Amino acid sequence: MLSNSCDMLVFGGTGDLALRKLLPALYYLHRDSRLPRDTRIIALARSNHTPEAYKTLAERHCRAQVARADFSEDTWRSFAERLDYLSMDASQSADFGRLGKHLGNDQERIRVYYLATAPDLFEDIASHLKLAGLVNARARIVLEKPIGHSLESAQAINAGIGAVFDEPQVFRIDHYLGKETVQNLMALRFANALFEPVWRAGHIDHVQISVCETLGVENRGAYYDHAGAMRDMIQNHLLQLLCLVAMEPPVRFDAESVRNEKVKVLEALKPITGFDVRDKTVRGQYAAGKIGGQEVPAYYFEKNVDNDSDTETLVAVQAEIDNWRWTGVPFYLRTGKRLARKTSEILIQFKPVPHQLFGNGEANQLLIRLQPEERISLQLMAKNPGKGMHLQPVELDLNLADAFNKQRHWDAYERLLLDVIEGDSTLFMRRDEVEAAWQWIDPIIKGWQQHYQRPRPYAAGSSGPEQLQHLLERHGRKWIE
Ligand SMILES: NC(=O)C1=CN([C@@H]2O[C@H](COP(=O)(O)OP(=O)(O)OC[C@H]3O[C@@H](n4cnc5c(N)ncnc54)[C@H](OP(=O)(O)O)[C@@H]3O)[C@@H](O)[C@H]2O)C=CC1
Ligand SMILES: O=C1O[C@H](COP(=O)(O)O)[C@@H](O)[C@H](O)[C@H]1O
Repeated sequence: MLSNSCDMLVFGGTGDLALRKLLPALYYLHRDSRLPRDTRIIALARSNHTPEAYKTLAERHCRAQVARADFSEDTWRSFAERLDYLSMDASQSADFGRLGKHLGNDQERIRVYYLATAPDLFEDIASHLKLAGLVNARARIVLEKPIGHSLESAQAINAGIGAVFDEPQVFRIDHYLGKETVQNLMALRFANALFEPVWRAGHIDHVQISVCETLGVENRGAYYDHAGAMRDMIQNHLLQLLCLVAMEPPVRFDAESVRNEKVKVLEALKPITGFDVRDKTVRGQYAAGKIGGQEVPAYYFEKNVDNDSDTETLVAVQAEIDNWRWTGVPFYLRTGKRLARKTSEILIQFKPVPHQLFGNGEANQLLIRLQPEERISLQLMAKNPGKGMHLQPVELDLNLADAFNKQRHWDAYERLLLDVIEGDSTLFMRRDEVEAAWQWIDPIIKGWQQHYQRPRPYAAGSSGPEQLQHLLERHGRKWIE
């Protein structure tokens, strides 16, 4: 347990992210005695709740999110003592004076400002905090993704935040980096001598990174319809995964070394511009269909979504990295909502052996699964028992939950919130990373607009539009299913 005392201020404390993810993560950290002893958690939003009413709201959500066996009345009561709520409008400078009085004047406390609001409030909140004298060297600010909606808007936000906070005080969160298996990817690559010699263009045919969801847009239509899958998922989560697969070994496992290597990968991404978008990208939008046997509506009938929306709910991109290690190796990225199954996985497809001694080939795959279960499996060719040399793929399978005695894995937000309190930004995005990612994304979105590439419809519960398959099939490859 840390000795410092801490104020965790959650702007947007009544929102979906705060109630569904942040408070349950804080509940677990409290239960496991990982929070500094007199941590206060102060939720902030415009809604007019009393602190007691807010605690009731928070309890309902924590009960729903925390595993039944992990929720206890006693723990809840002690957690609720940390909780507080202040109604304020974060766009109004005057309200920050009130916030300052509410917090008191203890300059020794670590103040974490978690901005779980839309990004258009980020700059205002930072400058109002400064004006109210609420930023000192112990303050930290956490920014949720996506940061902006383009390179220009991200630069403006970063500049506004940078005018108030030094870069080491800024934590740009991407919750995928808090997932255990994602960190295990670094362990796999950099703690096992086996993989490094073959982790390169000479031995790898291609890489697939897939994040497929069964969920639709839920109650986030107002945000999502302006974002789409490219800004919501590819710009951040999938590019971060790509960086971890492709980066060079960092000199040390610390924030600057790891982030230096990731940014080099982003800067080496080959631009996809103009007509390239037709060959190298696929956009889709879910139509009505069935998920788990239940009828679900088309995207454009979802709440707060325009009936004529051409926002994509699915994207696939053939990315290429122009550097010594990766030239010529396609990285296929795909993500979509309302697909047949929820899976997040990374497939490394090695090249076939140079001479097929036994006739049938294939496999030679490393599969890193992040969801639904965390596992790493190596698909090898082995001989079928009996006469002859008939080969088939078999798995060397490591289920990480079993390997670590079914210990409860921390939720990504637990890990990342604790890192913020401890001031460790290794698993957070640096300013130049976010901007390099937008630099690559912007021309693709522009290409879609210029060439009027509307999203292809796909039935909810299916595996996406047929163009998704074509992206790989024309190169003699196929998506892992
Ligand atoms: N939900 C999720 O799963 C994820 C969300 N994110 C990001 O997190 C951020 C929040 O998302 P989400 O929780 O879904 O959004 P919501 O729309 O559910 O919540 C927005 C929150 O901001 C508050 N708010 C809005 N305007 C003001 C204001 N002027 N002053 C004070 N509070 C304000 C709202 O409360 P009130 O109206 O009462 O003021 C509400 O609490 C976004 O940037 C999103 O992209 C990132 C990853 C996942
Ligand atoms: O950031 C986001 O991530 C979720 C998917 O996260 P996961 O941990 O459940 O894989 C996605 O549903 C959401 O649209 C996006 O904003």
